[in-house]
Amino acid sequence: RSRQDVLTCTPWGSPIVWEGTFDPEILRQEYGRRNLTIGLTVFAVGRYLEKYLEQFLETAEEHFMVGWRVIYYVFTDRPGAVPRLGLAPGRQLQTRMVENQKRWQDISMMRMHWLSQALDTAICREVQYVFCMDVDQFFVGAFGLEALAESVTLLHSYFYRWTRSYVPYDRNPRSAAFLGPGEGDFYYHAAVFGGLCPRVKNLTESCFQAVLQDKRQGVEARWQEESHLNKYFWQHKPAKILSPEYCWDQAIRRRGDIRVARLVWAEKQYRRLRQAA
Ligand SMILES: CC(=O)N[C@H]1[C@@H](OP(=O)(O)OP(=O)(O)OC[C@H]2O[C@@H](n3ccc(=O)[nH]c3=O)[C@H](O)[C@@H]2O)O[C@H](CO)[C@H](O)[C@@H]1O
Ligand SMILES: [Mn+2]
Repeated sequence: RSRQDVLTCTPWGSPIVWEGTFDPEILRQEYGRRNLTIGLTVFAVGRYLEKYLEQFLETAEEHFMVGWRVIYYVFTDRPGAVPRLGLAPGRQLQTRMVENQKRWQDISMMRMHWLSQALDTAICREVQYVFCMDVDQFFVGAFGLEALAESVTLLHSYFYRWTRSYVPYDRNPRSAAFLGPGEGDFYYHAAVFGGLCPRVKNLTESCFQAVLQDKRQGVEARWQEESHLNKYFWQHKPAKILSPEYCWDQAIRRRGDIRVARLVWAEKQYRRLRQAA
């Protein structure tokens, strides 16, 4: 089964996953023999916890890797406030304490550091594949095995049809995230990435080192860790790319190529929720 109306393969041979390009039943049989556990990390720091976490987790129970063993890793500054949900058999939730930061940009970027530390120790012992997601979104459709690969990234719903020279890569030569003319492949959205644990460990560690290098230079990348992720995946080609079905903004007018939405953006309330910048 294939699609003629969208790009389904990158120039370096990695699949781009759209509805109609995979068969869930065949995947179920393929992975059925393996002893698979999948991790899902999410950060809910400060006011993001009350606003978004419950809906994210509740809808993940309905749509994320249903029927498989899943461990949610919730990183938060207030573990006691994490909602207690009834989870399906084989699924569990762990909380990890992290410190709130003064600037929202630092919360966003520090995720790379906290992830690389956590992956090093517990997470890599417990799961084979891990997805790392923003919390300000929720599931509305199946997000399953078709998303698994050694390294996975996501096309940004706003920019997937844009000419590469116009996408918002970091253009400051002093930033480690800098991409010059002709560089970069697609514009990836940092709200969802994943893969095999050691690969994700490498990605988060590299991105955090790049953040630190920028701090020493006194600069900040245009879209914080997302800029660094775009640079990383330009240098280390992803093994699989998820179409914008996997993180769609329903505020965008209907598009013929988006046949299903699986994960969608929640309402943003930057002024109410974010720390002063
Ligand atoms: C469309 C858009 O504007 N995208 C950018 C914006 O994404 P977003 O606007 O989606 O960023 P965001 O506010 O969702 O922050 C990223 C994530 O960090 C966590 N979080 C953040 C702040 C906070 O107080 N508490 C907390 O828990 C939470 O998991 C959240 O989902 O900003 C990011 C900041 O790096 C990236 O640059 C994105 O490209
Ligand atoms: Mn977000």
